[in-house]
Amino acid sequence: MSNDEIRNLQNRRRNILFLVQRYLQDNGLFNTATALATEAARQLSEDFELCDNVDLDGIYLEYASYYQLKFGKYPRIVKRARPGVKLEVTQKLRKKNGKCNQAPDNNGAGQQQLQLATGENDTRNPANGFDVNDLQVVVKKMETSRMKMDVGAGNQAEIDTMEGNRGSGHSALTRLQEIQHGSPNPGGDLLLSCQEWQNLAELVKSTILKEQPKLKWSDVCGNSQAIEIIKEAVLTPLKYPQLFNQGLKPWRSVLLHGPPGSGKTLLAKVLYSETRDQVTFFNITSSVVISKWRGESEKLLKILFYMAQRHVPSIIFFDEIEGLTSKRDRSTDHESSKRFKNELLQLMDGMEHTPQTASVFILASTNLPWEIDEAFLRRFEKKLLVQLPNPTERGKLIEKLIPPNVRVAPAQMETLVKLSHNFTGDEIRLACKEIAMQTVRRLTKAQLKGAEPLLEDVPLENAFRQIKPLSLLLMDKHGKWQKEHGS
Ligand SMILES: Nc1ncnc2c1ncn2[C@@H]1O[C@H](COP(=O)(O)OP(=O)(O)OP(=O)(O)O)[C@@H](O)[C@H]1O
Repeated sequence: MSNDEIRNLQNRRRNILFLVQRYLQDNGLFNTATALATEAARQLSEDFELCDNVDLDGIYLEYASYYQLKFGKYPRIVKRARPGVKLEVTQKLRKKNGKCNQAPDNNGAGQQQLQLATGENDTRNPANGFDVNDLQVVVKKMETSRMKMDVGAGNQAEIDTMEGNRGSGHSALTRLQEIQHGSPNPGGDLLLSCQEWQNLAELVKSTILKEQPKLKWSDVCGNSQAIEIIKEAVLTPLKYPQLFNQGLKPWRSVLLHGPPGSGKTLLAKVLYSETRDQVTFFNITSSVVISKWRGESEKLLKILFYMAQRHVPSIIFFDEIEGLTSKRDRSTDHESSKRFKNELLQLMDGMEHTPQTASVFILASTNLPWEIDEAFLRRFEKKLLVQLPNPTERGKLIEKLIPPNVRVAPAQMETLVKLSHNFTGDEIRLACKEIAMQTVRRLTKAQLKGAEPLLEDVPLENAFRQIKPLSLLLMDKHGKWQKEHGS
């Protein structure tokens, strides 16, 4: 072995020990962590500490998702011990400690129970300050988790027995399967086998839209290009999967940009409404994924992408994505923000490996595309400017939004269309709402007086004149950005 190889090996050992020590601490196995620190004092030197952005759970999850992507199944990490192996391990441990005695266990399973004794009731080994009760706890925990992982092979009954759940039919794992699928999952799921991940999975699950809006593509005024691309990404693969059988992949990710109120969220809502029977829709805002807890935001992201893959075909909608993907700055970016962004980049890259037809589609919206880091921009296959409505589209929207009992003469409509030049869809909605409110006021007044309401002279034009379109300057900026970066 060369010196370099020896150094690499030593580094690897040291790193693994640090990871294990942190894992033990994070899981409340403090005595065992201390014992490890004592026993491996040379490797776990106090001059070093584990970096913030890494932990055993994360590594495990990453390995499992990599394996799943590569081989289409999760890795098998532990297997049922062969008869006698457990005894062998016990004897080795006993030999090493030199102070063990053996007693048959009393649970009727006929297995050897590890029992170390340094005195009548004293289980502490004075040689290394190691509380053997901890070891027993660890062994028991390992047994439980081994059996949990084997559940895919049909060992649910055994787990129920171990957890004292027989008859309840509701183990932690079953619960998790329900979280993910709404019904038991015969494949089991070892990735989410600890409570922490389950809690995060619950949070991610709460972002799945369940409402039943009745929006249609025709409710979106204009923006036919954006609609076409979104349909191509989500609906075409569902309708014509054969088109994507020979290596052609549908659009994976689209970024919508435009001034506030131009209809970006509306497009996402319509997409949800038009596909909700076939597709799972994760509605993500920064407040959901940004967590003040160390490392939790990245874990949430992992779970989000993981669950999106489990629910394919699925859509992840990132509203106001600039809040999550702002330009990276080595000097000012907080460590956790760097980690978060790197994680998101990696997860977006990982989507490339999913199968062609049943895939995860990412839709994102932003008012401030120029604030998004280039690395993220590159990962969006399509960057589309959500346009302001043209005169014909404005006319249609006004007609749709003005209360039906208000009559608008053709000449008046022409004036309203002119007045709404440079309005966003939302500004047109606001002007029409003003008209609707005035109508309501007149109707209630007339009712109080017992007179006929006078709706002919509702000041339609005033309602439009009151609105000062905010998008004028912004639209210019978006237009320029689209020319430089759009696709
Ligand atoms: N193109 C449009 N067609 C029909 N209605 C529209 C359109 N654009 C906007 N609206 C109306 O304006 C409302 C607000 O629009 P929406 O929330 O989609 O804008 P946005 O671009 O997502 O804004 P923000 O960036 O501030 O979130 C919509 O619910 C809809 O009533």
